[in-house]
Amino acid sequence: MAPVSVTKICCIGAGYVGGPTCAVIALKCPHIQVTIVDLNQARVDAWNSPDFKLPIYEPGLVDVVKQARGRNLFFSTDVDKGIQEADLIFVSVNTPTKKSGVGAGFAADLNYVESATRRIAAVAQSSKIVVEKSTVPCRTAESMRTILEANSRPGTRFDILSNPEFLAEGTAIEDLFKPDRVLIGSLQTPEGLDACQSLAAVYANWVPTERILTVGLWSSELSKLAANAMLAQRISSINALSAICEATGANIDEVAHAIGFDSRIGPKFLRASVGFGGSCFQKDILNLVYLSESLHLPQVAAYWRQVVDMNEYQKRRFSKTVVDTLFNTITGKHIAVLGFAFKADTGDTRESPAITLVRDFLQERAYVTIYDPQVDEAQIWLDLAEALPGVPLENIKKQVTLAPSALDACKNKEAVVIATEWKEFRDIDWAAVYAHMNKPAFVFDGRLLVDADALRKIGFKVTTIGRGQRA
Ligand SMILES: NC(=O)c1ccc[n+]([C@@H]2O[C@H](COP(=O)([O-])OP(=O)(O)OC[C@H]3O[C@@H](n4cnc5c(N)ncnc54)[C@H](O)[C@@H]3O)[C@@H](O)[C@H]2O)c1
Ligand SMILES: O=c1ccn([C@@H]2O[C@H](COP(=O)(O)OP(=O)(O)O[C@H]3O[C@H](CO)[C@@H](O)[C@H](O)[C@H]3O)[C@@H](O)[C@H]2O)c(=O)[nH]1
Repeated sequence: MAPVSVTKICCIGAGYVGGPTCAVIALKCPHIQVTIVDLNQARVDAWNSPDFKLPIYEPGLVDVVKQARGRNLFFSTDVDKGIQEADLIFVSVNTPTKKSGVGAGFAADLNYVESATRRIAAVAQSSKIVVEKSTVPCRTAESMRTILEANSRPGTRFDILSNPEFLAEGTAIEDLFKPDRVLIGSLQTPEGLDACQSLAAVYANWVPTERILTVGLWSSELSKLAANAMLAQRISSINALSAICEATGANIDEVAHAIGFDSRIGPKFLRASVGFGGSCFQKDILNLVYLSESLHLPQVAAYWRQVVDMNEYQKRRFSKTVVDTLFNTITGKHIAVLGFAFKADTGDTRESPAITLVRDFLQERAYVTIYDPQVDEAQIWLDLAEALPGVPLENIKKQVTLAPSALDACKNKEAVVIATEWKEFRDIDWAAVYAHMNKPAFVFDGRLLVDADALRKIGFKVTTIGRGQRA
């Protein structure tokens, strides 16, 4: 068999990865028909909405969808038809951390991957290249292959590839247009290598060939977990140093700048923060921890686990700083929380540190007002209800209000906590905010966002992560 020329792609899963990734493939490859399918009717309807009110917010995404939708990009709930028509199928479904059973709290829940694979096996009538796009534990492709091969019809075959996605939310379109690398893992058999070439040819429509890396299946799967673990480790390292800065009077910005000048370290991903969030880092490290333990490598497991432990410590440390600074009690006090998304330029709140902070403030019986420019109100209530199990939502709503703007959120409050690095928070009229706040007015910058000296000149008492009082 020679590499097939791919003409029809189906993507199972119209989420943060499947949607943008396959929309960009459709844009860059007008000769390929791309159909993104999902079981979630509301999500598919939003992707198809006439006014382009897409289910996810991502800068540049609407433009991509506007150009390709209806031309060679389609969204549908007809999963079976999508599978049957395609010669290449991306499996881009969610792989959350297991909540119960063996490996609960650590292992990836592969139920969605398995269901999608079983559906392909049940309905495919011709040969398919099946591409693992979801982030999965090492050797998941083997399970997929076993399921597919056990169900293949005479004359049809399934080739499995691993093609993990490295886009970051908020810059997804930029990342997809100019990826650092595209990684494709395959079996090193003639058929596996042919399938690999078929997928590489799709990306070669816009990605320079030297950036398309081809490796073995298991290396590809592990590289995805490894990349996220190393990135998260950098943040936990800088956050650990931020605690030392606060205690000594060193300044974490200056430290990051100084160490980032070493070309072996580099300047990126060294921004101290209230802690990393997002759907991937914690989940993927815990997955690596679970894998290490399963392989009887307890020291390796403990090493990676510490990255997550440090992140939890950083969030707790920040909440405690707020309480300590507000004269050791926030009971009955009014706090504005600016930002609820896990990072700027996304409406995604999965594992957002803001959720932990608000939960901590509510448990201290403070009143909290939240403003975020992109997060849906319904999502905020869902997240808070989940963070405070057993507390009825109507009780949460007695302590929490949602504001239509940053200035509104800050009015008549004792403190402002910056939880997400939205640019608009840097640019708000801080003098106007000060005029409307109760005095003394406190600002807690969990994202190294605002000019602390300028705010102090206005009259604020400012606490910044990673800066001691003597900095
Ligand atoms: N979010 C990111 O930035 C990012 C980046 C790289 C990799 N990843 C990985 O990509 C995968 C997907 O993540 P996501 O953020 O897009 O998740 P998501 O929850 O946004 O989307 C997954 C979608 O799959 C659908 N789905 C689940 N099972 C299905 C089935 N059997 N048939 C049809 N549709 C089904 C769900 O309804 C959902 O809409 C995960 O493994 C994640 O770790 C995510
Ligand atoms: O210097 C930094 C950089 C990031 N963060 C925080 O780290 C989290 C994750 O940020 P980022 O990595 O930019 O966003 P994600 O969308 O989670 O992307 C990560 O996770 C994806 C899912 O696996 C991968 O594809 C990406 O390559 C990887 O960067 C966010 O809370 C950020 O605020 C910091 O605190 N300091």
